[in-house]
Amino acid sequence: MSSQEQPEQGEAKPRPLNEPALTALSLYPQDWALFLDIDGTLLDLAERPEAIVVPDYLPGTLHALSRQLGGALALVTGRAIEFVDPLFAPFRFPVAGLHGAERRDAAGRLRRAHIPPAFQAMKQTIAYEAQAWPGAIVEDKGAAVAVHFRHAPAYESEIGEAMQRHLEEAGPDWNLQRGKMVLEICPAHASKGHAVEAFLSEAPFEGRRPVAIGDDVTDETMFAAANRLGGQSVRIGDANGKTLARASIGSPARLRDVLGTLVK
Ligand SMILES: O=P(O)(O)OC[C@H]1O[C@H](O[C@H]2O[C@H](CO)[C@@H](O)[C@H](O)[C@H]2O)[C@H](O)[C@@H](O)[C@@H]1O
Ligand SMILES: [Mg+2]
Repeated sequence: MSSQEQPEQGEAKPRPLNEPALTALSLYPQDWALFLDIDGTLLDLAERPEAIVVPDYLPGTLHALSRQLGGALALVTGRAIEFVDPLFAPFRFPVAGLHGAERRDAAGRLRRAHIPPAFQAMKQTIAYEAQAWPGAIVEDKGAAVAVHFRHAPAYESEIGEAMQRHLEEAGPDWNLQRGKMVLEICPAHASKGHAVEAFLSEAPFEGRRPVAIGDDVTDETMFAAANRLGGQSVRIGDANGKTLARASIGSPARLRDVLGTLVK
């Protein structure tokens, strides 16, 4: 996120969403596009990356909403695309993965991120180093690697120092991304905001106003894009005012309820 996009210290908290504000998605579906983060937004956070639970009804709700929006619904996530598809089977939505570093558009065209040999080697080194951080989980996402410290909080600074060192060795093509109890190295060229803009340059998203919904720092660039493009930005949970989102919803469960009410 550029310094221009950073929320000001002490900026007013996003107002609790007047949920009818999202009813535009239902009333004027031809005018809007919906961009949804996954972890902590559509789905409740879980203790481990693979322990997330997708409620049975959710893929069907998203499919119905997508049809209502003429297909202008995309998932924008830090997960790898191949992890996302089985979650929402039998449906396959347009999706940006690895915080925007890879993307599958509405026509099914896939743009992958390159994985240089040196990055493969770095992932192996991180997996080896993680043996010294009991409880830490290394998540290999292809062109990104995450170290989760939810169960190893005492090692947060040690993990941070190691990841910073690897980042410096990897060079300017890579970025250190902080999330909820996680640090990850991912391609620097991409952001969720760029992914939203890329979708909006193509059918069926083109010409629509974006609604971006997320819960974490990585979602701030898509909030900035949505705000700039005349849309709506919604943060899930409490960000203590440190967000560009203009509205908030209390929890993923509440968001799922709201999405259900939008289906005609
Ligand atoms: O952009 P998102 O769709 O929100 O993905 C962000 C990261 O989500 C996952 O990690 C987070 O969720 C886990 C499961 O609930 C949780 O255990 C972990 O503490 C969270 O950081 C995922 O594992 C990462 O790869 C994503 O980047
Ligand atoms: Mg999230």
